[in-house]
Amino acid sequence: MAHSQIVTCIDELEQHARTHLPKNAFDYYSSGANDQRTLAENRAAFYRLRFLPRILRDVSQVDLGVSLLNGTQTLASPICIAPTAMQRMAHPDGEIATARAAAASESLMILSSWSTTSIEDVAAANGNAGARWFQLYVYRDRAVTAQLVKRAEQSGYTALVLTVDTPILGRREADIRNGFRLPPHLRLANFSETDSKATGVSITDKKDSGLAAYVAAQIDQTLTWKDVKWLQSITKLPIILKGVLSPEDATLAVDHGVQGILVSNHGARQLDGVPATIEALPGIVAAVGSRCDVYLDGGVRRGTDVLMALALGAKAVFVGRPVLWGLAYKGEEGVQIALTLLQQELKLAMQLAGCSKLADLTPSLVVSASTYTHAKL
Ligand SMILES: Cc1cc2nc3c(=O)[nH]c(=O)nc-3n(C[C@H](O)[C@H](O)[C@H](O)COP(=O)(O)O)c2cc1C
Ligand SMILES: CCCCC(=O)C(=O)O
Repeated sequence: MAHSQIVTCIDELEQHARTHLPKNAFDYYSSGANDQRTLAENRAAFYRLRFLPRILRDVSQVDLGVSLLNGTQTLASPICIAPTAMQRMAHPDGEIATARAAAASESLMILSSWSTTSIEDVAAANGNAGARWFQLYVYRDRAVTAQLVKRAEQSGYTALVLTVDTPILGRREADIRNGFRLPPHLRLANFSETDSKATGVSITDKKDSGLAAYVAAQIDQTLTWKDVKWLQSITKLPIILKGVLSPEDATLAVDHGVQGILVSNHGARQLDGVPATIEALPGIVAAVGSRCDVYLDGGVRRGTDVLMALALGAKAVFVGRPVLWGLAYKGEEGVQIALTLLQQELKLAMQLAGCSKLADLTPSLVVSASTYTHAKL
């Protein structure tokens, strides 16, 4: 795809990234775990659903506006940016470009703990108009963890997204083959050299996958529900648990007073064989009811995917790789292209489905394809 050409869908951005990014980076961004069964399922499960559109409803005006976390976070659209590590491998501007594009698109950005730009610099790029949450990995060293929380609070991040599906890194075989490590000109910008070397393993060390070794050394595998309480004791920010797939855990999350649940399988990069997130969503929505927000990420590549997730009860959806592909295409402008494409596709899908606002979306808009395959004619 030439730079002057019009980008018509997210998959085109991915194709561009595949042919333009260094293999080490593209493989890291695109991979799932093991046989990548869940990676395929995250897309395939959307394909197994069908819309039952309603007709003869006035769809001349469409409002994509949404408010999250009990009305404390209002957004122009429910399409938001999932945290992805090390964005400067995709474009020299990395997280700065993402933060600017998010603000320009009135979207919400979650910044990864593992950004290649600091918490403070991303906040400055996102600006007063921007909406930003901070994704937290809990380090064995709780002083390091508490410091991240404090810096996020001081820099105007309005929620903490605690990732709970990564006590250890999933098995990503391309990274093992490539001996993946962060290119030497980049660093995990939120940590000092001393922090990241504290246990003798750095992400740039020459191991099979530098990343897996670093996670094993640094991330706290003892994490339990009591640590959610610990986090609540050191911050007043709302907490969203990211990586929930079981309805039982969703209930526990609500019982522990979290304000949001992000139904996620980490872009199929952790435990291979877990369900697609769109399959896991209804059970979690049923367990949680209106007691806290439920969001979804994983395999969202089309406005129609967004519409399905919202109809099945997600308040907002997050995209990971589409933002990386946008970055790789044209930095800030590329991320805006990705977000705008999804927003326009969502608006169009809503009009064609007979919906003019998000409150019109109900589960009756979506049915399983098997309803038709097995129908007695
Ligand atoms: C390259 C890459 C890096 C990621 N880094 C993080 C991270 O640092 N923290 C985190 O909580 N999730 C991380 N994730 C998971 C995403 O937040 C999100 O769950 C996932 O990408 C959504 O699926 P999608 O890429 O199909 O949209 C990462 C995902 C990818 C692809
Ligand atoms: C602790 C893992 C950080 C990066 C990440 O989440 C991923 O590569 O999926």
